[in-house]
Amino acid sequence: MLELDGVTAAYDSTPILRDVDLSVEEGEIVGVMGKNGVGKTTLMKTIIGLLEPSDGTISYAGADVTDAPADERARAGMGYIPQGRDVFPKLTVEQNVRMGETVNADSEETLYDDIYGYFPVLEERADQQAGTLSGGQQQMLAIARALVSNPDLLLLDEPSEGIQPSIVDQISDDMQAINEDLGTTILFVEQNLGVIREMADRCYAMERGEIVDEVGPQKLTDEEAIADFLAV
Ligand SMILES: Nc1ncnc2c1ncn2[C@@H]1O[C@H](COP(=O)(O)OP(=O)(O)OP(=O)(O)O)[C@@H](O)[C@H]1O
Repeated sequence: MLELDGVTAAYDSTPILRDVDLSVEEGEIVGVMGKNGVGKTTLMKTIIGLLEPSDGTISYAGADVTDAPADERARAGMGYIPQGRDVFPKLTVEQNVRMGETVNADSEETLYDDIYGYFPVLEERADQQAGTLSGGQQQMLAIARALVSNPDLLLLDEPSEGIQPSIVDQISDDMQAINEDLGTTILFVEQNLGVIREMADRCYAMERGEIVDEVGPQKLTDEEAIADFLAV
């Protein structure tokens, strides 16, 4: 479904991603783990089209999207949940979710009624300003806003950041349920070992902008094998 081949990307002249090869099959949940500053967010931004690679190609659903703008990728079924959530704080929860419906205007199907099944707390707080929600609830709202347009691929940037552990577990479970029920493919970046283990079918390890290892399900349970890649 998604394939990066030799992707290199830079901010101005500072190279961040170096020759990244990565692939995600339809229906998978794939993680990318790495410590602070290794380039995880830059990878997400490059895949969604907010940063142009200086080299390499990105294919999505069989098409070369390397030069496609972000809005075109969104309409083609990529959903993005940025680090820090970026909900609209003065808008209500419902208005935030409705914003997501407009992203994939080509899709006739919206999941507005379904998302509250995953996140009932958002229905209870539909009329509340998003800025008054807890961090965990804002993360759920950001997921709901991306999910409502029924994306085929969800890109999720550090879902556990700044969220209390019990809610992190709940969000991991929700992402797995979404993957199973809706068939949504998920690529996420994380440095929280628990989330990686809980969610990922398999995982890439990133260091200094490079993919340095690929870790299958068995090795994911071997703490020593993956501790080097994480800030633990
Ligand atoms: N807009 C920018 N302009 C210049 N350099 C940037 C920009 N954004 C990030 N960087 C640099 O790129 C490198 C990778 O940052 P990135 O945010 O992708 O890492 P990360 O792995 O997501 O880290 P974190 O876990 O802290 O979010 C860092 O050295 C960072 O300082």
